[in-house]
Amino acid sequence: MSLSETALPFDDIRNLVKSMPGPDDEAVRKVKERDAQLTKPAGSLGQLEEIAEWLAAWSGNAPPKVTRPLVAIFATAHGVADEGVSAFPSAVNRQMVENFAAGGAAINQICRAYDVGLKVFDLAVDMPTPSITQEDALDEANCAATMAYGMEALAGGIDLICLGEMGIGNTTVAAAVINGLFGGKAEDWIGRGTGVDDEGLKRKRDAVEKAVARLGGEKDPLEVLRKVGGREIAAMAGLIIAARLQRVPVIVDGFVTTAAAAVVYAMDPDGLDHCLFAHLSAEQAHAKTLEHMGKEALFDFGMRLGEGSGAALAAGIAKAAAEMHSGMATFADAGVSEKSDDEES
Ligand SMILES: O=C(O)c1ccc[n+]([C@@H]2O[C@H](COP(=O)([O-])O)[C@@H](O)[C@H]2O)c1
Ligand SMILES: Cc1cc2nc[nH]c2cc1C
Repeated sequence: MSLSETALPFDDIRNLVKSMPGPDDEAVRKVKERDAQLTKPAGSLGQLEEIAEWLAAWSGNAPPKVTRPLVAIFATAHGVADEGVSAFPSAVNRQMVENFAAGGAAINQICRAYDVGLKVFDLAVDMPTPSITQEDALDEANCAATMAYGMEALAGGIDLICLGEMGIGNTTVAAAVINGLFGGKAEDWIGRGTGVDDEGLKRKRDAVEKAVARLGGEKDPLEVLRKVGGREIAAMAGLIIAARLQRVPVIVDGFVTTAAAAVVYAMDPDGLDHCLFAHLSAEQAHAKTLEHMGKEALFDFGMRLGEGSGAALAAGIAKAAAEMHSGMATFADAGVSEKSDDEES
């Protein structure tokens, strides 16, 4: 998937979004048919049955399989982080990239526990984008190129992709993107991120207000993304689009990854049908963002870590859902008695 040299980069991305396929209805039909024969009372696996159908719908595989799941962590730095909007300094970005490589982060342990792959993409982690309160984060060519770079995470036969990110200050950037796309007030979309105090929260509100004011009412999703977003959000938005085109189901993590999803949603309200929202982040604005898009998270563990941690937990659930659907015996195979006739309604 290369960007053509003649068209404007954003036009290429708009064309990709227009060509995104719908679900594979035949695969879903096959999954429902097989599910009805498995050795369990009908409906007894609840939402896990829906997850098996969702995997089939967006991969085209019936029975669905999850053999090469991957957590892609996009790490970058934000100029706005120097404006007192995070509880941590930007130096943590590089330090955490090293921690991921050494296997010492939370995400490493979840990926090991569930046998999920992990790749970290360094998006100029030592070169922050300009502060969104002062300047556009990216120009069009850079934003489109970063989106294209995000698409590369699917290389190598990945069959389930989990979004992850690392970027001090990015809950402020995510809030600005969502505020730019969905409107409302800055304070509707901010939260405590890594744990800012009340003063820090006020600085976040001011930063988001300034950034959104700079948009001057611009509503085009890609323009909002490049002006008040950041590299990880751009890369993840590109990845969501590429995954749909390449028939790879996507698991979204928390608030920051949801900001990338919101960009795609604003381009096409059906554009997130291949995405599962893993968990409800403790970041205050996540619930409101999901509600705005009509999405519901699978679980709420009070997590607010990022780095794809909630998405990786959900990948474990998705793997189990696929294994149950494909590996369980049917009533006929196992010689288990089916529901008695006199119980049928
Ligand atoms: O995505 C979330 O739900 C989330 C909520 C709170 C914090 N984070 C992570 O914490 C960092 C951003 O927090 P902050 O306070 O620096 O804006 C970044 O590295 C994210 O991965 C992520
Ligand atoms: C230590 C630390 C780990 C993280 N992982 C994702 N975001 C993070 C932010 C901090 C501060």
